[in-house]
Amino acid sequence: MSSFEIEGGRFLKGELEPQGAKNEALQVICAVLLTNESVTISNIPDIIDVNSLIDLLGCLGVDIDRHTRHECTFKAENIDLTYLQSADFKKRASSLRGSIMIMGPLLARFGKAYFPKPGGDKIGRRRLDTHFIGFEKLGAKFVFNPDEIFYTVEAQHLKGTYMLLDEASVTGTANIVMAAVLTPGTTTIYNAACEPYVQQLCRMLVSMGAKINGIGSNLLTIEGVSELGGCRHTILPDMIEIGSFIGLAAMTGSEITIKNCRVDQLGIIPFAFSRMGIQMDIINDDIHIPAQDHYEIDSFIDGSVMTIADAPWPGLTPDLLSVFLVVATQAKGSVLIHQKMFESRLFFVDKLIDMGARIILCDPHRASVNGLNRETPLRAQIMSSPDIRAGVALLIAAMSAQGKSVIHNIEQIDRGYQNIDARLNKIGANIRRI
Ligand SMILES: CC(=O)N[C@H]1[C@@H](OP(=O)(O)OP(=O)(O)OC[C@H]2O[C@@H](n3ccc(=O)[nH]c3=O)[C@H](O)[C@@H]2O)O[C@H](CO)[C@@H](O)[C@@H]1O
Ligand SMILES: C=C(OP(=O)(O)O)C(=O)O
Repeated sequence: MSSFEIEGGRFLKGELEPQGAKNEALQVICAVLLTNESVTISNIPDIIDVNSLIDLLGCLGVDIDRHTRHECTFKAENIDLTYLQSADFKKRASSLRGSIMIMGPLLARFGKAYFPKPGGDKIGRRRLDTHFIGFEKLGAKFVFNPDEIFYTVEAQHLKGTYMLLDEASVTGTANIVMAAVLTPGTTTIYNAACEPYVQQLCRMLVSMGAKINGIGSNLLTIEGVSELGGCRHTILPDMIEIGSFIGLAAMTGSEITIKNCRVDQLGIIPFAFSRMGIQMDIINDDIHIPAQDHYEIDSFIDGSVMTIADAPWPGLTPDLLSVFLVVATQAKGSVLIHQKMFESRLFFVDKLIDMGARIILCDPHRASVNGLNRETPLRAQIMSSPDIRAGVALLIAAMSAQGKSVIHNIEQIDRGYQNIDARLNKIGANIRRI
């Protein structure tokens, strides 16, 4: 287990280039299984989860040519389906969540797919019903082995159909779309998730020859085709990393320019930060956050306390709420952070309370924050990262605090943030990996 030692209270100044989006990478890399032709993907983030998925595909027989850490050509010509029954597969696949999305492509192309309980953040119940109900609607037989927690889907023939998803699941939608593109007939998916990750996946599939209408909406119509070809695809900048950097700049009173953000793809994220009182200038495609002594949380028009809550896209992504929460601790004013989707993602506030933040955890989903308006800095602490986004929120808190903090279990942060210590040290941070 590695740790970060952070000397807080430093002013950062400079430019940060966001990495490619983790959650898009996991989708589009799984999609290479849909064709026996070459697929080249660029702007791949060099992070634990993505590297684990690439290694998993290699074990499955995909030919992988990693030209650089950020660009890779995949050729899924000789897939070894027997590997899916091996202990090694179970170990690798259960180390991350995104690998669940190999199921849709395998089902569509080979008529069968297997999967153990997926990994990922321990942030509350993370059900997979949407994925499997979708596969069943397409005609697959689903078997669950509760002793081993092992999922099987098999089908002689799939057939396009109408389905209304029970929830707009991001990875569920991606999995069903990937199965449907090679399924004969028309598949209509209503209540589909439409996060930029899903939109990007759909655009990539279209460039491989898939027929998909409604991209960007919650109603996708897919005409199955008999085969898909190769393509080149570039992953968008990671909107969660961009949001984390905005929060970091505000919390540490630093001046940071985040380069090449694809602002047109950030949805409501910049507006949500501006409601926290954070000043930002969008210059071409860069976001400049000037040094600001204070930021004051807006209230609603009727004067009532601001709520920042998550919702399926185009609502605010749940993956940024931990960052909003930490940013609120040094703002002027009050905010209710309402994490609707996950029930165990706010418990890390105990650590912020130990640091001197004024937070009341009302229940597992809601935290009320009274900002300190920088009158008292947070105190340095020794803590441990419970999940990827809480981890980065604690890193931001430690960078703003007086003194030396230590964060243990930083593998959680490395899961989704590429070389974060070196990149932040370059603009003035003092983070040591120990
Ligand atoms: C690898 C990957 O891409 N992971 C992301 C993906 O996870 P993942 O695809 O696993 O998450 P889902 O979209 O399936 O669901 C997330 C949670 O939200 C709940 N839910 C979902 C939709 C809805 O309309 N109502 C509702 O309550 C679900 O019950 C679940 O608890 O999407 C999540 C939601 O954006 C993100 O936090 C994860 O970072
Ligand atoms: C919850 C997240 O990731 P995962 O779904 O991979 O656990 C996240 O990226 O915030």
